[in-house]
Amino acid sequence: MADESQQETTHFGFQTVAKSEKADKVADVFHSVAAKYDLMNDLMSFGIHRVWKRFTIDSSGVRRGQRVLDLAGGTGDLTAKFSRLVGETGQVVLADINSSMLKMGREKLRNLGISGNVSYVQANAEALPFPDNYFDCITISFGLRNVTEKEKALASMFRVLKPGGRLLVLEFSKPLLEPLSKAYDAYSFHILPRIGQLVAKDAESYRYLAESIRMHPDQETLKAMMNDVGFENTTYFNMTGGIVALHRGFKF
Ligand SMILES: C[S@@+](CC[C@H](N)C(=O)[O-])C[C@H]1O[C@@H](n2cnc3c(N)ncnc32)[C@H](O)[C@@H]1O
Repeated sequence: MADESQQETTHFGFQTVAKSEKADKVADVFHSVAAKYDLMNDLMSFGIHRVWKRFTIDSSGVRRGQRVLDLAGGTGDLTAKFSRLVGETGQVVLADINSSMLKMGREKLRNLGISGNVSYVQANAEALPFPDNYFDCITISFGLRNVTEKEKALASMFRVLKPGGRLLVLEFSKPLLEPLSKAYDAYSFHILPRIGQLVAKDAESYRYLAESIRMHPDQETLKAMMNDVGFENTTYFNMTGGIVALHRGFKF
């Protein structure tokens, strides 16, 4: 008989936690940082996250009239750009598990005058509440790292993509050069939590950010995970020396 005390575990940053606990811990992080999320992104990345996101949009091949899912879309940076690309005849769904992040996203996009072709859905990437073969393109930007069952989430994305559709995963990855890796470690573990404390009054969440990046699969591992659930022609593009990578795979 299975020993019920031996629960399945996973990583929450460098901590080992029961799988059933991770989503709540991630939720606490994003409820805490939601109000300062955009400001912190600009500060922490020196604005470079805008370039990574621009490259993602340019690699998406999204055209007028298409249906796009911005999964773990948070405060909606990608949704805003896709909304303009797909036009009035297209549709963008911003889906996120976290009500605070969704609220910030909805308010920001409304203030930018973006409405009409955007809808907001609270959903877990592991069990997407959409029909099979529904979206032309799915993006998940800096979101997959936080998901407990990444394979389950990738399979769920595969299911809701149309044949011919593509998934783009923008995520922190493994720096290519050792000196860059050392400088990056020093920055992430010593400076980031201090900026988090000063600006968002929350060092812990930014410590989690640094730790979760180190625990995330590297470029080749993530590519293999995408292929395992059925994606084809999977490639990745390193940016900023591999600090970030954009993976793209197709459903045929
Ligand atoms: C770092 S933010 C990224 C937001 C936005 N995509 C961006 O690039 O700025 C990560 C987002 O993933 C969401 N998230 C975490 N786990 C999730 C899950 N299982 N399903 C859907 N969204 C999730 C969080 O709520 C948060 O809004």
